[in-house]
Amino acid sequence: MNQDTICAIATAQGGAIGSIRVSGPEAISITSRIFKPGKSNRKFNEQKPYTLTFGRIYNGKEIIDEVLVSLFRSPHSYTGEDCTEITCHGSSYILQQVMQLLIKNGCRMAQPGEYTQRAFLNGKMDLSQAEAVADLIASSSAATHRLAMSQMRGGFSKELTDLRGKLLDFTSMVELELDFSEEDVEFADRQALRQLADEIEEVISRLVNSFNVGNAIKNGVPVAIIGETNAGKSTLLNVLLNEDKAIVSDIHGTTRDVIEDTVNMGGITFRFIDTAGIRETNDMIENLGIERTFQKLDQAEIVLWIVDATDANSQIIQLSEQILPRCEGKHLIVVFNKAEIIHKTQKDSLRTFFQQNFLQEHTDMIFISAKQKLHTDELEKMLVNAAHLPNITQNDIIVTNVRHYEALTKALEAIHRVQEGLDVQISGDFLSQDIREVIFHISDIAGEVTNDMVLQNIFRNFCIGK
Ligand SMILES: Nc1nc2c(c(=O)[nH]1)N(C=O)[C@@H](CNc1ccc(C(=O)N[C@@H](CCC(=O)O)C(=O)O)cc1)CN2
Ligand SMILES: Nc1nc2c(ncn2[C@@H]2O[C@H](COP(=O)(O)OP(=O)(O)OP(=O)(O)O)[C@@H](O)[C@H]2O)c(=O)[nH]1
Repeated sequence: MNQDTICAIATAQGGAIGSIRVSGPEAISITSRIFKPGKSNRKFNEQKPYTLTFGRIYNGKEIIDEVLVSLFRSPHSYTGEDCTEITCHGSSYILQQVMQLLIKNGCRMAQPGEYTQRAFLNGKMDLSQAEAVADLIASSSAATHRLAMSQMRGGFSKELTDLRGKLLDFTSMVELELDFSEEDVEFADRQALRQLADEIEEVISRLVNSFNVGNAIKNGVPVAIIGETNAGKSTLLNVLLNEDKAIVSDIHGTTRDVIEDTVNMGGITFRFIDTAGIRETNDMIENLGIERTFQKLDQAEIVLWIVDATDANSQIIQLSEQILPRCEGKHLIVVFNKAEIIHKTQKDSLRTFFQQNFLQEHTDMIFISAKQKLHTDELEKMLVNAAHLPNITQNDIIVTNVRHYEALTKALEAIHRVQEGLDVQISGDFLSQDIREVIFHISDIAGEVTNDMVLQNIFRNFCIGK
Protein backbone atom coordinates (compact mmCIF):
# COMPACT_ATOMS: atom_id res chain seq x y z
CA MET A 1 0.00 0.00 0.00
CA ASN A 2 2.82 2.40 0.87
CA GLN A 3 5.17 2.32 -2.07
CA ASP A 4 7.01 5.50 -1.09
CA THR A 5 10.07 5.37 1.07
CA ILE A 6 9.94 8.26 3.53
CA CYS A 7 12.58 10.07 5.55
CA ALA A 8 12.54 12.67 8.33
CA ILE A 9 14.68 14.10 11.07
CA ALA A 10 13.40 12.47 14.25
CA THR A 11 15.32 14.43 16.88
CA ALA A 12 14.89 17.98 18.18
CA GLN A 13 17.31 20.67 17.08
CA GLY A 14 20.26 21.54 19.25
CA GLY A 15 21.32 18.16 20.62
CA ALA A 16 24.78 16.66 20.25
CA ILE A 17 23.40 13.88 18.11
CA GLY A 18 20.72 13.91 15.45
CA SER A 19 18.78 11.02 14.03
CA ILE A 20 17.13 10.49 10.64
CA ARG A 21 14.54 7.77 10.14
CA VAL A 22 14.00 6.08 6.80
CA SER A 23 11.02 3.76 6.25
CA GLY A 24 9.62 1.95 3.24
CA PRO A 25 10.45 -0.76 0.69
CA GLU A 26 13.61 1.03 -0.52
CA ALA A 27 14.86 2.09 2.94
CA ILE A 28 17.78 -0.33 2.99
CA SER A 29 18.86 0.07 -0.64
CA ILE A 30 18.66 3.88 -0.57
CA THR A 31 20.62 4.01 2.69
CA SER A 32 23.30 1.70 1.34
CA ARG A 33 23.80 4.07 -1.62
CA ILE A 34 24.97 6.93 0.60
CA PHE A 35 26.45 4.99 3.52
CA LYS A 36 29.76 3.07 3.49
CA PRO A 37 30.42 0.85 6.52
CA GLY A 38 33.76 1.48 8.26
CA LYS A 39 35.18 -1.93 7.57
CA SER A 40 35.13 -2.09 3.79
CA ASN A 41 34.55 -5.86 3.73
CA ARG A 42 31.10 -5.47 5.34
CA LYS A 43 28.00 -4.70 3.32
CA PHE A 44 25.28 -2.61 4.92
CA ASN A 45 22.43 -4.59 3.40
CA GLU A 46 23.81 -7.72 5.07
CA GLN A 47 23.77 -6.06 8.49
CA LYS A 48 21.87 -7.97 11.17
CA PRO A 49 18.60 -6.29 12.28
CA TYR A 50 18.72 -4.44 15.61
CA THR A 51 22.47 -3.87 15.33
CA LEU A 52 24.46 -0.73 14.68
CA THR A 53 27.06 -0.27 11.97
CA PHE A 54 29.71 2.40 12.10
CA GLY A 55 30.59 4.15 8.84
CA ARG A 56 30.49 7.32 6.77
CA ILE A 57 27.88 9.17 4.76
CA TYR A 58 29.27 10.27 1.40
CA ASN A 59 28.11 12.89 -1.05
CA GLY A 60 30.08 11.62 -4.06
CA LYS A 61 33.63 11.62 -2.78
CA GLU A 62 33.04 14.07 0.04
CA ILE A 63 32.51 12.73 3.58
CA ILE A 64 29.48 14.40 5.14
CA ASP A 65 29.76 12.76 8.57
CA GLU A 66 30.82 9.74 10.59
CA VAL A 67 27.65 7.99 11.66
CA LEU A 68 26.02 4.94 13.21
CA VAL A 69 23.29 3.26 11.23
CA SER A 70 20.70 0.77 12.49
CA LEU A 71 18.55 -1.52 10.43
CA PHE A 72 15.10 -3.12 10.87
CA ARG A 73 13.53 -5.62 8.52
CA SER A 74 9.81 -5.77 7.79
CA PRO A 75 7.66 -6.61 9.67
CA HIS A 76 9.86 -6.17 12.74
CA SER A 77 10.07 -2.40 13.02
CA TYR A 78 8.04 0.48 14.38
CA THR A 79 6.24 1.01 11.07
CA GLY A 80 6.23 -2.66 10.11
CA GLU A 81 8.27 -1.76 7.00
CA ASP A 82 11.99 -1.99 6.28
CA CYS A 83 13.57 0.86 8.24
CA THR A 84 16.97 2.39 8.82
CA GLU A 85 18.08 5.06 11.22
CA ILE A 86 21.09 7.24 10.62
CA THR A 87 22.56 8.78 13.76
CA CYS A 88 24.93 11.64 12.95
CA HIS A 89 26.34 14.68 14.69
CA GLY A 90 23.60 17.07 15.69
CA SER A 91 24.44 19.87 13.26
CA SER A 92 21.41 21.02 11.34
CA TYR A 93 23.68 21.45 8.31
CA ILE A 94 24.74 17.78 8.43
CA LEU A 95 21.16 16.63 9.00
CA GLN A 96 19.95 18.68 6.04
CA GLN A 97 22.74 17.30 3.83
CA VAL A 98 21.85 13.71 4.72
CA MET A 99 18.16 14.45 4.10
CA GLN A 100 18.98 15.89 0.68
CA LEU A 101 21.08 12.84 -0.20
CA LEU A 102 18.26 10.50 0.80
CA ILE A 103 15.77 12.50 -1.26
CA LYS A 104 18.12 12.61 -4.26
CA ASN A 105 18.33 8.80 -4.03
CA GLY A 106 14.58 8.24 -4.04
CA CYS A 107 13.12 9.05 -0.61
CA ARG A 108 10.39 11.57 0.01
CA MET A 109 9.98 13.81 3.07
CA ALA A 110 7.62 12.27 5.60
CA GLN A 111 4.48 14.12 6.58
CA PRO A 112 3.69 14.74 10.25
CA GLY A 113 2.72 11.49 11.93
CA GLU A 114 3.36 9.42 8.81
CA TYR A 115 5.50 6.79 10.59
CA THR A 116 2.82 6.19 13.17
CA GLN A 117 0.15 6.28 10.47
CA ARG A 118 2.04 3.51 8.64
CA ALA A 119 2.38 1.57 11.90
CA PHE A 120 -1.40 1.81 12.21
CA LEU A 121 -2.08 0.91 8.56
CA ASN A 122 0.31 -2.05 8.79
CA GLY A 123 -1.49 -3.37 11.86
CA LYS A 124 1.32 -2.72 14.32
CA MET A 125 -1.10 -0.83 16.57
CA ASP A 126 -4.73 0.22 16.61
CA LEU A 127 -5.87 3.82 16.31
CA SER A 128 -6.26 4.48 20.03
CA GLN A 129 -2.71 3.23 20.57
CA ALA A 130 -1.45 5.49 17.77
CA GLU A 131 -3.22 8.44 19.38
CA ALA A 132 -1.56 7.55 22.66
CA VAL A 133 1.84 7.93 20.97
CA ALA A 134 1.11 11.64 20.48
CA ASP A 135 -0.03 11.91 24.10
CA LEU A 136 3.11 10.15 25.24
CA ILE A 137 5.33 12.62 23.41
CA ALA A 138 3.32 15.50 24.89
CA SER A 139 3.26 14.07 28.42
CA SER A 140 4.73 16.40 30.99
CA SER A 141 3.84 14.84 34.31
CA ALA A 142 3.82 11.43 35.94
CA ALA A 143 0.04 11.26 35.62
CA THR A 144 -0.22 12.16 31.92
CA HIS A 145 2.67 9.81 31.21
CA ARG A 146 0.96 6.93 33.00
CA LEU A 147 -2.30 7.49 31.13
CA ALA A 148 -0.62 7.66 27.74
CA MET A 149 1.56 4.62 28.47
CA SER A 150 -1.41 2.53 29.56
CA GLN A 151 -3.33 3.48 26.41
CA MET A 152 -0.34 2.84 24.15
CA ARG A 153 0.12 -0.62 25.60
CA GLY A 154 -3.38 -1.53 24.58
CA GLY A 155 -5.21 -0.18 27.63
CA PHE A 156 -8.86 -0.25 26.89
CA SER A 157 -8.71 -1.41 23.29
CA LYS A 158 -8.08 -4.95 24.52
CA GLU A 159 -11.16 -4.94 26.72
CA LEU A 160 -13.30 -3.42 23.97
CA THR A 161 -12.05 -5.88 21.36
CA ASP A 162 -13.10 -8.81 23.56
CA LEU A 163 -16.57 -7.39 24.07
CA ARG A 164 -16.93 -6.58 20.39
CA GLY A 165 -16.00 -10.17 19.50
CA LYS A 166 -18.75 -11.48 21.76
CA LEU A 167 -21.26 -9.03 20.28
CA LEU A 168 -20.31 -10.12 16.76
CA ASP A 169 -20.96 -13.76 17.69
CA PHE A 170 -24.35 -12.82 19.01
CA THR A 171 -25.44 -10.66 16.14
CA SER A 172 -24.52 -13.35 13.66
CA MET A 173 -26.75 -15.76 15.57
CA VAL A 174 -29.58 -13.21 15.58
CA GLU A 175 -29.07 -12.64 11.87
CA LEU A 176 -29.07 -16.38 11.23
CA GLU A 177 -32.52 -16.51 12.83
CA LEU A 178 -33.68 -13.99 10.25
CA ASP A 179 -32.74 -16.46 7.48
CA PHE A 180 -35.01 -19.00 9.11
CA SER A 181 -37.78 -16.55 9.91
CA GLU A 182 -40.45 -18.92 8.64
CA GLU A 183 -39.50 -21.49 11.21
CA ASP A 184 -39.58 -19.18 14.26
CA VAL A 185 -36.34 -20.51 15.75
CA GLU A 186 -34.15 -18.80 18.34
CA PHE A 187 -30.42 -19.47 17.99
CA ALA A 188 -29.32 -16.52 20.10
CA ASP A 189 -30.18 -17.09 23.74
CA ARG A 190 -31.90 -13.83 24.72
CA GLN A 191 -31.08 -14.24 28.39
CA ALA A 192 -27.40 -14.67 27.66
CA LEU A 193 -27.54 -11.71 25.30
CA ARG A 194 -29.15 -9.59 27.99
CA GLN A 195 -26.34 -10.58 30.36
CA LEU A 196 -23.75 -9.62 27.78
CA ALA A 197 -25.52 -6.31 27.12
CA ASP A 198 -25.45 -5.55 30.85
CA GLU A 199 -21.77 -6.42 31.03
CA ILE A 200 -21.00 -4.16 28.08
CA GLU A 201 -23.14 -1.38 29.48
CA GLU A 202 -21.14 -1.53 32.69
CA VAL A 203 -17.76 -1.44 30.95
CA ILE A 204 -18.71 1.41 28.63
CA SER A 205 -20.35 3.44 31.40
CA ARG A 206 -17.19 3.11 33.46
CA LEU A 207 -15.10 4.33 30.52
CA VAL A 208 -17.46 7.22 29.76
CA ASN A 209 -17.43 8.25 33.42
CA SER A 210 -13.65 8.10 33.57
CA PHE A 211 -13.42 10.89 31.02
CA ASN A 212 -13.95 13.62 33.65
CA VAL A 213 -10.92 12.42 35.56
CA GLY A 214 -8.97 11.77 32.36
CA ASN A 215 -9.70 15.21 31.03
CA ALA A 216 -8.76 16.85 34.33
CA ILE A 217 -5.44 15.01 34.37
CA LYS A 218 -4.64 15.69 30.73
CA ASN A 219 -5.87 19.26 30.38
CA GLY A 220 -5.92 20.36 34.01
CA VAL A 221 -8.74 20.60 36.56
CA PRO A 222 -10.90 23.41 35.18
CA VAL A 223 -11.21 26.29 37.64
CA ALA A 224 -13.38 29.25 36.65
CA ILE A 225 -12.52 32.61 38.19
CA ILE A 226 -15.69 34.66 38.27
CA GLY A 227 -16.99 37.76 39.96
CA GLU A 228 -18.03 41.34 39.45
CA THR A 229 -15.85 43.68 37.42
CA ASN A 230 -12.89 45.08 39.30
CA ALA A 231 -13.10 42.50 42.09
CA GLY A 232 -9.46 41.56 41.37
CA LYS A 233 -9.84 38.45 39.25
CA SER A 234 -6.97 39.25 36.90
CA THR A 235 -4.70 40.22 39.78
CA LEU A 236 -5.41 36.91 41.52
CA LEU A 237 -4.88 34.93 38.34
CA ASN A 238 -1.48 36.52 37.93
CA VAL A 239 -0.59 35.54 41.48
CA LEU A 240 -1.74 31.97 40.92
CA LEU A 241 0.07 31.67 37.62
CA ASN A 242 3.18 33.41 38.88
CA GLU A 243 3.47 35.51 35.78
CA ASP A 244 1.85 38.56 34.26
CA LYS A 245 -0.56 37.00 31.85
CA ALA A 246 -3.87 38.78 32.20
CA ILE A 247 -4.20 42.52 31.76
CA VAL A 248 -4.69 44.28 35.10
CA SER A 249 -6.15 47.77 35.15
CA ASP A 250 -8.64 49.75 37.20
CA ILE A 251 -10.91 50.38 34.24
CA HIS A 252 -14.02 48.25 34.78
CA GLY A 253 -14.40 45.51 32.21
CA THR A 254 -10.76 45.19 31.18
CA THR A 255 -10.89 41.45 30.83
CA ARG A 256 -13.25 40.90 27.95
CA ASP A 257 -12.09 37.61 26.72
CA VAL A 258 -11.63 34.35 28.50
CA ILE A 259 -8.00 33.70 29.34
CA GLU A 260 -6.88 30.16 30.11
CA ASP A 261 -3.64 28.91 31.52
CA THR A 262 -2.42 25.90 33.41
CA VAL A 263 -0.24 25.68 36.46
CA ASN A 264 0.93 22.82 38.61
CA MET A 265 0.20 23.08 42.32
CA GLY A 266 0.74 20.25 44.78
CA GLY A 267 1.21 17.78 41.90
CA ILE A 268 -2.13 18.67 40.29
CA THR A 269 -2.49 20.57 37.04
CA PHE A 270 -5.09 23.32 37.24
CA ARG A 271 -6.53 25.07 34.23
CA PHE A 272 -7.54 28.56 35.27
CA ILE A 273 -10.19 30.27 33.30
CA ASP A 274 -10.28 34.01 33.88
CA THR A 275 -13.58 35.45 32.79
CA ALA A 276 -15.08 38.77 31.93
CA GLY A 277 -16.51 40.50 34.98
CA ILE A 278 -20.21 40.03 35.44
CA ARG A 279 -22.28 43.23 35.47
CA GLU A 280 -25.18 44.76 33.67
CA THR A 281 -23.86 46.46 30.57
CA ASN A 282 -24.96 47.70 27.20
CA ASP A 283 -21.58 47.12 25.61
CA MET A 284 -22.16 44.44 22.95
CA ILE A 285 -18.67 42.98 23.11
CA GLU A 286 -18.72 42.88 26.88
CA ASN A 287 -22.11 41.18 26.88
CA LEU A 288 -20.71 38.46 24.64
CA GLY A 289 -17.89 38.02 27.15
CA ILE A 290 -20.36 37.63 29.99
CA GLU A 291 -22.31 35.07 28.00
CA ARG A 292 -19.07 33.15 27.62
CA THR A 293 -18.38 33.51 31.35
CA PHE A 294 -21.49 31.48 32.06
CA GLN A 295 -20.54 28.87 29.48
CA LYS A 296 -17.13 28.52 31.09
CA LEU A 297 -18.71 28.31 34.50
CA ASP A 298 -20.64 25.28 33.33
CA GLN A 299 -17.42 23.52 32.30
CA ALA A 300 -15.60 24.22 35.55
CA GLU A 301 -15.15 21.73 38.33
CA ILE A 302 -14.10 24.36 40.83
CA VAL A 303 -15.48 27.89 40.92
CA LEU A 304 -13.49 30.70 42.47
CA TRP A 305 -15.97 33.45 43.14
CA ILE A 306 -14.03 36.63 43.76
CA VAL A 307 -15.88 39.23 45.81
CA ASP A 308 -14.53 42.72 46.47
CA ALA A 309 -14.64 42.70 50.28
CA THR A 310 -14.91 46.49 50.40
CA ASP A 311 -18.20 46.31 48.55
CA ALA A 312 -19.33 42.80 49.36
CA ASN A 313 -22.95 42.94 50.41
CA SER A 314 -24.43 44.33 47.24
CA GLN A 315 -22.31 41.99 45.11
CA ILE A 316 -23.29 38.89 46.97
CA ILE A 317 -26.98 39.61 46.90
CA GLN A 318 -26.90 40.62 43.26
CA LEU A 319 -24.89 37.70 42.03
CA SER A 320 -25.90 34.84 44.25
CA GLU A 321 -29.05 34.47 42.19
CA GLN A 322 -27.07 34.19 38.98
CA ILE A 323 -24.15 32.16 40.24
CA LEU A 324 -25.30 29.79 42.96
CA PRO A 325 -27.74 27.78 40.81
CA ARG A 326 -24.94 27.22 38.31
CA CYS A 327 -22.55 25.84 40.93
CA GLU A 328 -24.45 22.68 41.72
CA GLY A 329 -22.11 19.68 41.78
CA LYS A 330 -19.09 21.97 41.69
CA HIS A 331 -16.76 23.02 44.46
CA LEU A 332 -17.37 26.69 45.21
CA ILE A 333 -14.74 28.84 46.90
CA VAL A 334 -15.89 32.33 47.81
CA VAL A 335 -12.82 34.56 47.88
CA PHE A 336 -13.17 37.90 49.65
CA ASN A 337 -10.45 39.98 48.03
CA LYS A 338 -8.95 43.32 49.08
CA ALA A 339 -9.33 42.09 52.65
CA GLU A 340 -6.34 44.13 53.76
CA ILE A 341 -8.40 47.30 53.63
CA ILE A 342 -11.46 46.20 55.61
CA HIS A 343 -11.90 46.12 59.39
CA LYS A 344 -12.10 43.02 61.51
CA THR A 345 -15.74 43.77 62.34
CA GLN A 346 -16.56 43.86 58.61
CA LYS A 347 -14.79 40.53 58.18
CA ASP A 348 -16.74 39.03 61.04
CA SER A 349 -20.05 40.14 59.62
CA LEU A 350 -19.11 38.80 56.17
CA ARG A 351 -18.08 35.49 57.71
CA THR A 352 -21.39 35.27 59.56
CA PHE A 353 -23.29 36.18 56.42
CA PHE A 354 -21.41 33.48 54.51
CA GLN A 355 -21.99 30.86 57.18
CA GLN A 356 -25.67 31.59 57.25
CA ASN A 357 -26.20 31.64 53.53
CA PHE A 358 -23.62 29.44 51.89
CA LEU A 359 -22.82 26.73 54.35
CA GLN A 360 -23.26 23.56 52.41
CA GLU A 361 -21.05 20.77 51.21
CA HIS A 362 -18.23 21.68 48.82
CA THR A 363 -18.19 25.35 49.74
CA ASP A 364 -15.29 27.25 51.28
CA MET A 365 -14.56 30.86 52.02
CA ILE A 366 -11.35 32.80 52.48
CA PHE A 367 -10.15 36.37 52.95
CA ILE A 368 -7.17 37.34 50.81
CA SER A 369 -5.36 40.24 49.29
CA ALA A 370 -4.39 39.40 45.75
CA LYS A 371 -2.43 42.62 45.43
CA GLN A 372 -0.33 42.01 48.54
CA LYS A 373 -0.31 38.21 48.15
CA LEU A 374 -1.81 37.75 51.62
CA HIS A 375 -3.29 34.28 52.31
CA THR A 376 -2.94 33.30 48.65
CA ASP A 377 -0.87 30.26 49.74
CA GLU A 378 -3.84 29.14 51.84
CA LEU A 379 -6.08 29.60 48.83
CA GLU A 380 -3.74 27.36 46.81
CA LYS A 381 -4.00 24.67 49.50
CA MET A 382 -7.78 25.01 49.43
CA LEU A 383 -7.69 24.43 45.67
CA VAL A 384 -5.51 21.34 45.99
CA ASN A 385 -7.92 19.90 48.57
CA ALA A 386 -10.91 20.69 46.40
CA ALA A 387 -9.43 18.86 43.42
CA HIS A 388 -9.36 15.39 44.90
CA LEU A 389 -8.13 13.41 41.91
CA PRO A 390 -7.76 9.67 42.40
CA ASN A 391 -4.27 8.22 42.33
CA ILE A 392 -3.96 6.44 39.04
CA THR A 393 -1.70 3.60 38.04
CA GLN A 394 -0.67 2.26 34.64
CA ASN A 395 -3.36 -0.42 34.99
CA ASP A 396 -6.22 2.03 35.41
CA ILE A 397 -8.26 2.48 32.31
CA ILE A 398 -9.15 6.10 31.83
CA VAL A 399 -10.44 7.82 28.72
CA THR A 400 -8.63 11.06 27.93
CA ASN A 401 -9.41 11.47 24.26
CA VAL A 402 -12.48 13.42 23.14
CA ARG A 403 -12.88 11.26 20.03
CA HIS A 404 -12.98 8.11 22.16
CA TYR A 405 -15.35 9.74 24.61
CA GLU A 406 -17.76 10.63 21.82
CA ALA A 407 -17.62 7.14 20.28
CA LEU A 408 -18.18 5.56 23.71
CA THR A 409 -21.12 7.84 24.42
CA LYS A 410 -22.73 6.77 21.15
CA ALA A 411 -21.99 3.12 21.89
CA LEU A 412 -23.60 3.55 25.30
CA GLU A 413 -26.77 5.01 23.75
CA ALA A 414 -26.93 2.07 21.34
CA ILE A 415 -26.38 -0.52 24.07
CA HIS A 416 -29.22 1.06 26.04
CA ARG A 417 -31.43 0.51 23.00
CA VAL A 418 -30.30 -3.12 22.88
CA GLN A 419 -31.19 -3.57 26.56
CA GLU A 420 -34.60 -1.94 26.11
CA GLY A 421 -35.19 -3.94 22.93
CA LEU A 422 -34.50 -7.20 24.72
CA ASP A 423 -36.86 -6.22 27.53
CA VAL A 424 -39.76 -5.73 25.14
CA GLN A 425 -38.76 -8.69 22.95
CA ILE A 426 -38.09 -6.58 19.93
CA SER A 427 -37.84 -8.39 16.60
CA GLY A 428 -34.51 -9.82 15.48
CA ASP A 429 -33.90 -7.40 12.65
CA PHE A 430 -34.19 -4.32 14.89
CA LEU A 431 -32.13 -6.01 17.55
CA SER A 432 -29.32 -6.79 15.15
CA GLN A 433 -29.39 -3.19 13.89
CA ASP A 434 -28.81 -1.85 17.39
CA ILE A 435 -26.09 -4.40 18.11
CA ARG A 436 -24.40 -3.47 14.82
CA GLU A 437 -24.40 0.14 15.94
CA VAL A 438 -22.69 -0.70 19.22
CA ILE A 439 -20.09 -2.67 17.26
CA PHE A 440 -19.61 0.23 14.85
CA HIS A 441 -18.84 2.77 17.56
CA ILE A 442 -16.55 0.39 19.44
CA SER A 443 -14.69 -0.30 16.19
CA ASP A 444 -14.32 3.43 15.61
CA ILE A 445 -12.06 3.69 18.67
CA ALA A 446 -9.68 1.08 17.32
CA GLY A 447 -9.83 2.78 13.90
CA GLU A 448 -11.44 -0.09 12.04
CA VAL A 449 -14.29 1.91 10.55
CA THR A 450 -12.91 5.40 10.97
CA ASN A 451 -13.20 7.54 7.88
CA ASP A 452 -10.15 8.87 6.04
CA MET A 453 -10.77 12.52 6.92
CA VAL A 454 -10.76 11.75 10.63
CA LEU A 455 -7.64 9.61 10.21
CA GLN A 456 -5.82 12.36 8.35
CA ASN A 457 -6.76 14.85 11.02
CA ILE A 458 -5.42 12.69 13.79
CA PHE A 459 -2.04 12.11 12.19
CA ARG A 460 -1.63 15.66 10.93
CA ASN A 461 -1.45 16.78 14.55
CA PHE A 462 1.65 14.70 15.20
CA CYS A 463 5.13 16.13 14.92
CA ILE A 464 7.28 15.41 11.88
CA GLY A 465 9.45 12.32 12.30
CA LYS A 466 6.87 10.47 14.41
N1 LIG B 1 15.99 4.89 17.69
C1 LIG B 1 14.71 4.77 17.93
N2 LIG B 1 14.27 4.86 19.18
C2 LIG B 1 12.93 4.75 19.43
C3 LIG B 1 12.00 4.53 18.40
C4 LIG B 1 12.51 4.41 17.06
O1 LIG B 1 11.76 4.23 16.10
N3 LIG B 1 13.85 4.54 16.90
N4 LIG B 1 10.65 4.45 18.69
C5 LIG B 1 9.65 4.77 17.82
O2 LIG B 1 8.56 5.07 18.18
C6 LIG B 1 10.26 4.10 20.04
C7 LIG B 1 10.41 2.62 20.19
N5 LIG B 1 9.37 1.97 19.44
C8 LIG B 1 9.54 0.84 18.69
C9 LIG B 1 8.50 -0.06 18.63
C10 LIG B 1 8.67 -1.26 17.98
C11 LIG B 1 9.86 -1.56 17.33
C12 LIG B 1 10.07 -2.88 16.70
O3 LIG B 1 11.11 -3.13 16.11
N6 LIG B 1 9.14 -3.82 16.85
C13 LIG B 1 9.28 -5.19 16.39
C14 LIG B 1 9.80 -6.08 17.50
C15 LIG B 1 8.85 -6.16 18.68
C16 LIG B 1 9.35 -7.00 19.83
O4 LIG B 1 10.51 -7.49 19.82
O5 LIG B 1 8.55 -7.19 20.74
C17 LIG B 1 7.95 -5.68 15.88
O6 LIG B 1 6.95 -5.00 16.10
O7 LIG B 1 7.94 -6.74 15.24
C18 LIG B 1 10.88 -0.62 17.33
C19 LIG B 1 10.72 0.59 18.01
C20 LIG B 1 11.10 4.88 21.00
N7 LIG B 1 12.51 4.83 20.69
N1 LIG C 1 -6.48 47.09 47.60
C1 LIG C 1 -6.49 46.07 46.78
N2 LIG C 1 -6.67 46.26 45.46
C2 LIG C 1 -6.69 45.21 44.65
C3 LIG C 1 -6.52 43.88 45.15
N3 LIG C 1 -6.59 43.02 44.10
C4 LIG C 1 -6.80 43.80 43.00
N4 LIG C 1 -6.85 45.10 43.33
C5 LIG C 1 -7.04 46.24 42.41
O1 LIG C 1 -8.36 46.23 41.89
C6 LIG C 1 -8.37 46.70 40.55
C7 LIG C 1 -9.05 45.68 39.62
O2 LIG C 1 -8.25 44.52 39.55
P1 LIG C 1 -8.37 43.48 38.33
O3 LIG C 1 -7.54 42.34 38.72
O4 LIG C 1 -8.14 44.14 37.05
O5 LIG C 1 -9.92 43.15 38.46
P2 LIG C 1 -10.82 42.21 37.55
O6 LIG C 1 -11.80 41.56 38.45
O7 LIG C 1 -9.99 41.32 36.71
O8 LIG C 1 -11.56 43.28 36.68
P3 LIG C 1 -12.27 43.16 35.24
O9 LIG C 1 -11.20 42.75 34.26
O10 LIG C 1 -12.77 44.52 35.03
O11 LIG C 1 -13.35 42.14 35.36
C8 LIG C 1 -6.91 46.97 40.20
O12 LIG C 1 -6.63 48.34 40.37
C9 LIG C 1 -6.15 46.15 41.20
O13 LIG C 1 -4.87 46.67 41.47
C10 LIG C 1 -6.32 43.70 46.55
O14 LIG C 1 -6.15 42.60 47.07
N5 LIG C 1 -6.32 44.84 47.32
